[in-house]
Amino acid sequence: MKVTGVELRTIKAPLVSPFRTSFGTETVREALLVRVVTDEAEGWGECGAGTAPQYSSQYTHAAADVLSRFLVPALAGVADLDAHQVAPALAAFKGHRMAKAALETAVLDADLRARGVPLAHALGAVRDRVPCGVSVGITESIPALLDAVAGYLDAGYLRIKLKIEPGWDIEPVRAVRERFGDILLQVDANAAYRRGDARHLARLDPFALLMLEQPLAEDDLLGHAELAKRITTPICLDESIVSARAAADALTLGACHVVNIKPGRVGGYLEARRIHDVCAAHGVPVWCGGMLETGLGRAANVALAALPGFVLPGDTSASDRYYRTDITAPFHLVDGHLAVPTGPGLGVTPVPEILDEVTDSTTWVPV
Ligand SMILES: CSCC[C@@H](NC(=O)CCC(=O)O)C(=O)O
Ligand SMILES: [Mg+2]
Repeated sequence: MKVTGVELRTIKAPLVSPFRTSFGTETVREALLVRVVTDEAEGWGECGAGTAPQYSSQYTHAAADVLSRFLVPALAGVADLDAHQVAPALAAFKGHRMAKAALETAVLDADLRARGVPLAHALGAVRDRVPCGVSVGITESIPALLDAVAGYLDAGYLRIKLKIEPGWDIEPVRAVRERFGDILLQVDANAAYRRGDARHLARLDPFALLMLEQPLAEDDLLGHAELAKRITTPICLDESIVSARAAADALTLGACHVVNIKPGRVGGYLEARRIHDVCAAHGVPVWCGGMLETGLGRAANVALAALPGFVLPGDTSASDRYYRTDITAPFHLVDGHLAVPTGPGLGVTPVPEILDEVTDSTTWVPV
C-alpha cells in the first residue's frame, strides 16, 4: 500500500458518569483518532492516551504532535507499506507507544479492509464472542458504589473491577463481598501504593479477589516481586507491561501472575499478540484492558480478546458503559458477552454525523 495522507482528529465525547481512579476523575473522553488514507483503502486507529499525562507520561495533544511532526512523515519513506513495517519505520523515535499504536492500527485496518480480512481472523481469534467485565470507579460513598455494582451485575457483566486507592480499599471491597457474595471481583490501584504498604494490602487477601492490579509504580518490578511474596492475592500488571520483553522480565522476576494487555500501552496489536504469546508460553492468563475507547478501539480490543490466552473477562464493556451515543454502531452486552466484529479490518466505522458532533479539531498530514 502507498499512504497518501493521514487525518488526525481530536474528539471530545462526554462520559455518562464521572470515572474516578487513584490518579484523577474523567468526565469527558478527549481522544485522538487516526485515519490513514492509502491507494487501496483507508483505515482507523484510536489513541488510548488521555487528556493529561496521569495514567502514563503520554497525553492526547502530545500524541497528535508527535504523529504530525515525526511519525506520519516517517511512513513516507516506505514504498509498499503494511502494518508489520510501521514499528520498524518508527523505531528511531523513542517512546510515544500510544501514538505509534494508533498509527500502526490504522495501517493494519486499511490493509485488512483492502484484503477483506477481519482483524480477529488476522490476529488468530478462536472465539466469536468474548466474556466481559466492567471497571467501577471510586464513588462518593459505599452505598453509591453498591448501587453501581448492582446495576452492572443486573446488566449481565461477568466480573467487577473496583478502582482502589489508600483510604478506599478494604471497606469498599468488604461491602461488595458482603452484599454480592462470591462474584468474580478484582481491584485496580493504578500504582497508588508503596512498597511499605505490603502489610496493608495483605488485608485484601481474605476477600478472594481474582487479582490486585498494578499496586505499585510502573517501573517497580522488584517491588511487585517482593509484594507477591507477602500477599496471597494474585498480582496483575498493567502500566508496567510496556512490551513483550517487559512481560517476560515481569514473569521471570515473579512480579505478576496475570497480565492486563492494552494494545495502546504496548505500541499496537502486533506487540499485544506477542505479549499474549509470551504469557501463553509461561502458562500465565491474560485479559484485555481498556482506555475508555470509543467503538473504534473497542472493536479492535474485542478482536484481540478472542485470542486463546484471553481466558479472563476483560474491561471490554458495552458502549453504554461510557457513552450515551458511541461514534460507531454501539456494542451491546448479550449474556455478559460482546460479539467479535466480522467485517473487514476493525469491522466498524464512525457514523459521520455522530463523529462530527464530537469533533474538536481535525488536521490533515500529507505524506
Ligand atoms: C482513565 S483510566 C484508564 C486505565 C484503566 N482502565 C480501566 O479501568 C478500564 C477502562 C475501560 O473500561 O475502558 C486501567 O488502569 O485499567
Ligand atoms: Mg489498570
